[in-house]
Amino acid sequence: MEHSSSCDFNTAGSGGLTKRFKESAAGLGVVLTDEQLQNFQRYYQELDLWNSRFNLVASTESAEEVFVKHFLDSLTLVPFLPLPDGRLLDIGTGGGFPGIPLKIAIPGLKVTLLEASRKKVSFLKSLCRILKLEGMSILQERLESLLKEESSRVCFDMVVSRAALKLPQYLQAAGGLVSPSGLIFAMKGANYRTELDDVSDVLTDWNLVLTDVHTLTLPRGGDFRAILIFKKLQTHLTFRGPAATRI
Ligand SMILES: C[S@@+](CC[C@H](N)C(=O)[O-])C[C@H]1O[C@@H](n2cnc3c(N)ncnc32)[C@H](O)[C@@H]1O
Repeated sequence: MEHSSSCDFNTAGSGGLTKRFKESAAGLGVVLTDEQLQNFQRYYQELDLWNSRFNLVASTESAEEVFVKHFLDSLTLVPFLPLPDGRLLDIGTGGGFPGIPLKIAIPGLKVTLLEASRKKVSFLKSLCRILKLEGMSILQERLESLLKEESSRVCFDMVVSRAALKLPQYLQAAGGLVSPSGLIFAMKGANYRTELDDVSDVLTDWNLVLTDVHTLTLPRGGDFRAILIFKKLQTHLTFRGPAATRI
């Protein structure tokens, strides 16, 4: 991670990183207030401070790259989240992506961050205290053990994850954690069609359907992004004739 010397956060002129970030977010349909922008600046400063020890983002990334590849990329989900006060789970959040930018942008979300690494969880807890983010739950746990807990079953309205699991494994896990009618978001790159080839069994197992694919290119020469949205269908009780059959 390149350090803050290249990061002119407070520059009011057209070159200011904050201004460019605000404009790029608005281009995605995400309008950020000054307070939210300050939270992103503070988030960057904390990443910069902790990164050398905890490996939260690539050490070669400039401030601009962190704002585009991590903050903006996370915000690409905002227009598609249906419930501003819903329960959202981020699996394998690492340095908080995409869960923390989503929480900053939509403060009413009830966000659960799942992360196996104790070091990364201590960063996340410190960050949430500093940013005064409320309604956060940070679990230092492996996904495999969360899946064994009855209380975590079907209790999230939205499940998100970036760069933590392959698509079939992600859907297998998220299918058991998302509520009926809930949504699962996968953030994928240019090879998303190939990854979709391997998911038909898991879609059937969990009653999931792929409802939307949104593609975009991140600003300033950023990466291609495909946002895949899966919906868990409601299971209905169907009664057929006098000898009622439950399906
Ligand atoms: C490549 S990083 C991605 C982090 C973040 N989502 C991002 O996009 O920058 C993957 C993260 O998932 C975590 N992880 C991997 N497998 C996991 C599991 N089974 N349960 C919980 N966390 C896991 C790792 O500790 C790591 O922090």
